[in-house]
Amino acid sequence: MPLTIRRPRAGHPRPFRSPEPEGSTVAQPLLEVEQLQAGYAEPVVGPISLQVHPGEVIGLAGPNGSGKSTVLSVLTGRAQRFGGRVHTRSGAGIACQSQAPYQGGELPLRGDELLALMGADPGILPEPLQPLLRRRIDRLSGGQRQSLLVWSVLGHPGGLVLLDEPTNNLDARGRQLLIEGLTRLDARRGALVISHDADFIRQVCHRVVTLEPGGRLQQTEAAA
Ligand SMILES: Nc1ncnc2c1ncn2[C@@H]1O[C@H](COP(=O)(O)OP(=O)(O)OP(=O)(O)O)[C@@H](O)[C@H]1O
Repeated sequence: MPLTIRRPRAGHPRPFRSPEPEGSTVAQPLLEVEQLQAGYAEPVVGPISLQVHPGEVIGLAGPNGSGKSTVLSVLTGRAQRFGGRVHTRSGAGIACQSQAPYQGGELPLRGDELLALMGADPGILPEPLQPLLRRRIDRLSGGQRQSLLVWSVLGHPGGLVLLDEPTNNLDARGRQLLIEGLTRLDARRGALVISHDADFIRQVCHRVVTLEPGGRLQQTEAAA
């Protein structure tokens, strides 16, 4: 089946912020996925192609089971690449939030300890969430834990940010804080964001890549 790739529409509400100084060549992508086929014992997604440049937030949408998390899992080594090519910019570093969040484990950390382990500045956490820094992760509510984990990933120094359903369990305030955080993402960084929340995708993303059932790329378009 042919793939339809549409150019972004004009007038998108999220202006692209180029991190490159004037006169420089076009920025190398932080992530380049070309005709990727990926899965576990056998392929479950692809072939799909997408790019994330510095200054861009790219959405990855599609129905349950279409292979969105599998695309991210190739980058973290939890899924296999059966074909195509995945290239991350040398030295960029990857900050990844998976869909199954860290619950606290055997030796539960406090919020500030988690951020320290992630190399994240605690100041990244918006003021209303600062009290979470002094709380044990295993004693947080689902939404509080999700907020802390997502913000620890935003505070991680990696240039490529991968977020899998970051708004899960978040209330309206937590969701809005995250929208603001992603909108302010450092222009040298880029993000690939999986979400079923179409309004969130529309607000934070420059483009959205939509997988169809069965995992083929359906379309790439501006997120407005
Ligand atoms: N560890 C695994 N081993 C084998 N198959 C898997 C594994 N993880 C996922 N799958 C299968 O791969 C397919 C794609 O799953 P994936 O989690 O990537 O979809 P998704 O689009 O992220 O779905 P959702 O929206 O429900 O999170 C599904 O058929 C799923 O059953």
